[in-house]
Amino acid sequence: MIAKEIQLAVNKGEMLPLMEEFYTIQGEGFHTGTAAYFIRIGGCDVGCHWCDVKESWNADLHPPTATDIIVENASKCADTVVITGGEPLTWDMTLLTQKLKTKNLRVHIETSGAYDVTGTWDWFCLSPKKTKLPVQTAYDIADELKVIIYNKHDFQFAEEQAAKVNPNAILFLQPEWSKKEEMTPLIVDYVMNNPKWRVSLQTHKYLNIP
Ligand SMILES: C[S@@+](CC[C@H](N)C(=O)[O-])C[C@H]1O[C@@H](n2cnc3c(N)ncnc32)[C@H](O)[C@@H]1O
Ligand SMILES: Nc1nc2[nH]cc(C(=O)O)c2c(=O)[nH]1
Ligand code: SF4
Ligand SMILES: [Mg+2]
Repeated sequence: MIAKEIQLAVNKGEMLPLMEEFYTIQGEGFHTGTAAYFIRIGGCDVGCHWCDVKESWNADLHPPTATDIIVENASKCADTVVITGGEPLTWDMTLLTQKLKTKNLRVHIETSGAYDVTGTWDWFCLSPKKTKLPVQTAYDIADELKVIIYNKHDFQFAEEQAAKVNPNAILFLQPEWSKKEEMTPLIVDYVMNNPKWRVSLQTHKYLNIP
């Protein structure tokens, strides 16, 4: 395909800049401990200074890949797929999620919610960022709210986000990895004092798995 055709296909979500795909255990949030096939789509301009996948940010570094191929790979090993990135909602997720559903896969997303919601989701994990706040739809459909705690001011941000999310969303506080020694004890105390929240840890990093 010539560059212009590829660009058109990416715009339509027929191709997506695929960074990596791997079968692992969901390490974070509500589905922690469950097997899932992760699809990491490149491209993000939210700019979190502590982001643990900065290599994902530049979409041009990740090969545009046909959604059919992504779906084919995913359907071989898992019954749940997690779409992450990068920021997956940078792109039109309609076709990818439709095709995954035709394979009877459960389709989850990890997103900052900063862009318009496309695609249909069995589980929507919203992790809001101060630099680009979520769109209203993301608050409305979130199944879980996962706020990253980098410093003690982030508890205030977490409460502001909890006030905006729909009342059925399950609320998680997750320590930023490089600050976990300092922040985890604060999160533990906070959750005991404010039991509407739960603790989420990046358990895959403790397990040394992807
Ligand atoms: C890398 S992001 C990709 C998906 C999407 N861009 C987002 O931020 O939700 C996946 C998850 O990892 C979290 N995360 C990223 N860097 C982290 C870090 N250093 N410590 C803890 N969680 C982190 C994000 O908040 C998000 O919940
Ligand atoms: N095991 C594992 N669980 C995860 N949950 C969310 C992740 C992500 O980067 O989106 C992630 C990840 O990268 N690995
Ligand atoms: S929104 Fe997600 S991928 Fe983008 S910089 Fe923040 S944590 Fe990283
Ligand atoms: Mg990760």
